[in-house]
Amino acid sequence: MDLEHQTMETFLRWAAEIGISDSIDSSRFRDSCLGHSLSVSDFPLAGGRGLGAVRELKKGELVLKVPRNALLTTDSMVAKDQKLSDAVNLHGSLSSTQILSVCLLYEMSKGKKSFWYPYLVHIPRDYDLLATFGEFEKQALQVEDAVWVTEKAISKSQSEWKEAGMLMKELEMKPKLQSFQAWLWASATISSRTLHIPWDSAGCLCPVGDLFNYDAPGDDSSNSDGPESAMLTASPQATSTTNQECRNNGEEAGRVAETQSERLTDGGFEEDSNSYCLYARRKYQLREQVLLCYGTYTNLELLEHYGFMLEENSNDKVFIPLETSLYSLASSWPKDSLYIHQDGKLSFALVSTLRLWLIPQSQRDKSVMRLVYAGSQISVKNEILVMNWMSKKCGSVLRDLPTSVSEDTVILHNIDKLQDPELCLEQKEIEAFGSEVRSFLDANGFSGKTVDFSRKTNRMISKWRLSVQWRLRYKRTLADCISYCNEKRNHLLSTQDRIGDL
Ligand SMILES: C[S@@+](CC[C@H](N)C(=O)[O-])C[C@H]1O[C@@H](n2cnc3c(N)ncnc32)[C@H](O)[C@@H]1O
Repeated sequence: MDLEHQTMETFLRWAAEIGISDSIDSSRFRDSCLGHSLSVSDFPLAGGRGLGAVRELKKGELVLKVPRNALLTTDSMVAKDQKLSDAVNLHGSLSSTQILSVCLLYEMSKGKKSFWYPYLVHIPRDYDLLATFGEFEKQALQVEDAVWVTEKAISKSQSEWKEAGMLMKELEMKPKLQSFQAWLWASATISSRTLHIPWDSAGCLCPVGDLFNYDAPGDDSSNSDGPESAMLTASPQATSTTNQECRNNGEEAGRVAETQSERLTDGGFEEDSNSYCLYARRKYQLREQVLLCYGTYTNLELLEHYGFMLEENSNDKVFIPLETSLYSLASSWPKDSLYIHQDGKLSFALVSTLRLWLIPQSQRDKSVMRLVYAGSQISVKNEILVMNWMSKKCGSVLRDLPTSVSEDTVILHNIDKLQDPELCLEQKEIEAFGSEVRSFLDANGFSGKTVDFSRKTNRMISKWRLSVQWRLRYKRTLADCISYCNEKRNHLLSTQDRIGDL
């Protein structure tokens, strides 16, 4: 048995001892907290390490219960350590997330002496969140908005780290744990692994509960097995599944309503049992991966907060730069509602604004405005203009980006070859991959040298891959938008001709 496997067994035994269980009757299982409903498995194509069903699970079934004393929160860490408590109390100006990051690093510094040691050793050592991207990976995103979001994430991490510096110093933590690298690790752990709790906006780290991988909210009705309302009454205190959902304040009302119903299906902290309770959000077959909905995220948001993205993400939104006069005309809709869906269709607000923008001002009377706000076409002529304009716009955005869809597809393929340990490529072969690969080698000091595939290099390659994957998905959406608009325009032209023939 390898070391990883052994420590995982120790972790699951420790979890059972402190009352974590995937069974209603937790006293029955002493050797592991799992085995009745779930088991830890590897899902290489959907999040890596995760939790699989060990039997058929019904929608709404309780699959994991984690008592409050097992949760890693600022309160629970501070309660076990007077020095930490005294120091934290002197830094009320720090945000709750900054405090939780310091507490987590402080807890790490205790090593085996920490109550949560069996859990802490299983937290990943590396993350791919945008804040951890280097200059090369950031530029590889290509799209200005995405580069800007990455810059913002990096500078936010830096300033939060500097602000927390004094507290870490007072706690006399080892220099390594006070470093920016350690801070990035702690804040990425919190961003990607915490669950929402009602008493601390920073959330909690939930041993075993943080092994669930992500499923985007969607239509699960096909897998429905039992009334959803049963869930709503079973967990009345379940206000939110993950802490990250709280970031989505101010989103469209429909989206919030949708997310709320998802939250209630997944679970939350329940006062009655003083535990975090997680429920199957749909029916699962034996060995299927059991997933949790962390919230409604675009691919860029998933990258920013979790360090991964989904090829198929019905919540993805593609933003393109639009004319200033269009934005001012769209004042009744927020700027972030003007986007393209992943399948290439225009958002309601975008198509409505374009309809209005492309009609002469003198014709924008009450009846036209009524049609626009109802989401209806103003006229065939106007609709053809909208589709033509959008198709041309997407075409020009695509042309202005440094690489095309087909070039990115090749680059992605080459990165996969680079990452394949079986291939053992020679330097010359690697350089033949193309200019972006050569730039990557240059940027990382490998030009002319043998590439050493150390952990650090592999991490950089993974982040670079994510950037290419993200921009490729972005470009594919624009290409789909062009097809959608052209098709719609051609259809309208043909109906116009037919009307003309009559
Ligand atoms: C709460 S953890 C889930 C467990 C995690 N796989 C582990 O090994 O600890 C969240 C992280 O898992 C990964 N992840 C979750 N869902 C994923 C998915 N659908 N595709 C790819 N990665 C995913 C991401 O790295 C994310 O930051």
